[in-house]
Amino acid sequence: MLIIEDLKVEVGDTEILQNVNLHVPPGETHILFGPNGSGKTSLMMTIMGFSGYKVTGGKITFKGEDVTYMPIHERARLGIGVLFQRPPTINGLSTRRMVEICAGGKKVDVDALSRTLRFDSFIERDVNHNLSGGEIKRSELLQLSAQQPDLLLLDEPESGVDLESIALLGDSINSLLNRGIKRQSPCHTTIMERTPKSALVITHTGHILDYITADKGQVLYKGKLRCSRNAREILKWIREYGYEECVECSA
Ligand SMILES: Nc1ncnc2c1ncn2[C@@H]1O[C@H](COP(=O)(O)OP(=O)(O)OP(=O)(O)O)[C@@H](O)[C@H]1O
Repeated sequence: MLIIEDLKVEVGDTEILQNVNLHVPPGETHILFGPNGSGKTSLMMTIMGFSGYKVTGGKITFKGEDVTYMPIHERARLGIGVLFQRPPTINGLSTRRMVEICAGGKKVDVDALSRTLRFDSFIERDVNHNLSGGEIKRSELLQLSAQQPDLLLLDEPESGVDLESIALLGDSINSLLNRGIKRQSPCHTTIMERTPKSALVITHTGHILDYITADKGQVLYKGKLRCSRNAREILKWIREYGYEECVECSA
């Protein structure tokens, strides 16, 4: 699904990511850990194609296509979606309209979706205008639910969210990852076919791991991917010994 090879990225004149190699196969969810400033958000912004993140080496392949220099809207159309850590307010654009735009011409029941995410009382507000941290995350997930991307990039989905609402976000992420498609089999029985969706999730607290199934964890440290193993093991290690020890162990 997503293959990153020897990726080098600069922001301004500073090299933020160095020789990053990452493979997220179809249907897998990978967790990205790392201390503040290690480059996690920069990696996601680069995968999505935001300006200001200059690729100076390497390659990003998504669903077999080289997307390294592809514009954002084409990556979105190809099936990459992002939940931002700190999304901007967009004055003059209602969340309802934004959700419709995210659906890209597909028919969506915006009211039903927003009720599911307890966002119905905010749906006419401008995007992220006067919303709490938790409400912003629900707005982001609402947009992703309309977009239905094949690869979800989730930047700290649980940050600023109370424990009860994390369960709601977890349910929503799970339903995004496991959406089934109804197909007719040759003998006319309706069967559910799973589309292999993937995710890359940044978390500091690890709370989201109580709600989603992670296939692998990775540690990004000073712009380099260091460790790759079971996400819960990594989290336990970081909590007990800190990032430096974790990175040394993997060296
Ligand atoms: N637009 C920018 N201009 C200048 N420096 C930037 C820019 N974006 C990121 N950086 C720098 O790049 C480094 C990596 O930042 P990034 O936001 O990717 O880290 P992070 O691992 O996501 O951190 P956090 O866990 O605190 O969110 C930091 O030192 C940051 O100051």
